[in-house]
Amino acid sequence: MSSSSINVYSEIGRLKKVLLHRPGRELENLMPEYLERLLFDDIPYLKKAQEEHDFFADIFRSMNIETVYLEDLVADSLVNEDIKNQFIDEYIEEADIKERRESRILKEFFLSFKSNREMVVKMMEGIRKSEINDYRGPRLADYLSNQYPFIIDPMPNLYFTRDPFATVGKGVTIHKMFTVTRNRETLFAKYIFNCNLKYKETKLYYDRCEKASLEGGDILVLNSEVVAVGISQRTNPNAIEKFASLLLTEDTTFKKVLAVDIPKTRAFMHLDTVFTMVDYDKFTIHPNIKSDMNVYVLQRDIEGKISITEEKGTLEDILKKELHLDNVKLIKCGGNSVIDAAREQWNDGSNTLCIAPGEVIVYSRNYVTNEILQQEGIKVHTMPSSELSRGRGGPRCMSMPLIRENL
Ligand SMILES: NC(=[NH2+])NCCC[C@H](N)C(=O)O
Repeated sequence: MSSSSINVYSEIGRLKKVLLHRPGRELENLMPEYLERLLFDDIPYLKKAQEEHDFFADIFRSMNIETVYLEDLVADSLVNEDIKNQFIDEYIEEADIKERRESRILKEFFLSFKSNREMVVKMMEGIRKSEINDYRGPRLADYLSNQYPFIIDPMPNLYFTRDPFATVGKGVTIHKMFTVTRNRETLFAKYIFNCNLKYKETKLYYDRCEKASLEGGDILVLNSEVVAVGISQRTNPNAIEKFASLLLTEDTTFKKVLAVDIPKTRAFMHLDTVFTMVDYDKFTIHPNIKSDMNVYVLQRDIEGKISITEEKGTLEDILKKELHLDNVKLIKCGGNSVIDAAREQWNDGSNTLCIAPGEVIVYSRNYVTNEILQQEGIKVHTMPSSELSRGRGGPRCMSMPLIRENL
């Protein structure tokens, strides 16, 4: 069954099935005091964010691309009472609930939901102190408990389904995330890929129990032999080596991992914030990145060990060589203006989602970049983005391809 559940051998092959998360009340649990820790720069207006997200989902549907939603996949993964119990226990523990009394109250609370789906949605939203009566116990510490308004923090970044796990070939990487807040999200992936009848046979090329962080925004499947991974603020070189050693085996078509060194700052967060593939030989790029990209090639040597070589040359030359292309076009986000580039980059102008060779979904607000894409012959579908963009992620970050047609 697994053979048809996941199939992703490129960034550009016609998309057939995609995983989304429609932002929910977790966004209404954002407060200015805690934005930085929760990786947001502002508080999106939920109603509008949902409308924008529905517009995004409608583009897929209008093109016969099947959409599945994270909460449904997770709910379907809780196939028996034991698994459901274990899932709730792990969720509570990872939400940093230490006291036995509190865990017990929370467990009862979660078990009281009518459906698994409603329970999972609540887990995503977080729990306010005002939502559970008698949560405060008789102990001195409970009287002194601080003003912090949540029992369990919200998970506002869930609508960026690109990051907590990633599909590569017929397998997946489940991630150890760079931040505590996002690490909680990967529990959902654990249950999908361990327990969901449709996905539980999927091969794993990385797991959440690893120490070194790896995030999906850094992983780009360039073709059926080459995967690029950003060495970024979020993804550690040791993680890339481990991933390469699990991926580059005779059981897969993959031969090389290109580790691409990008600046370690929030504006450059992931490789897909500065570089995406939009056609066989066309890529978007943040203009500031070109000169400082060091690329290292990981592959098996004749003895079967992973060897590492530094690639010399411009990014164009490296891509031509590694992808066997005669020409490579790098399309600059924001064109030649430093101001437009910086502004549109900040709003994920380079973060395009390719749904077929030469066809992308982009945020309408990045009109300078979008026009350039069109001039380069790319078919552009725009979506509204006033609210969604406040989470600092674009169409690629908001989607996880499950099935793409092979090229
Ligand atoms: N693949 C991406 N570029 N994802 C963007 C994620 C944005 C999210 N607020 C974070 O900081 O994690």
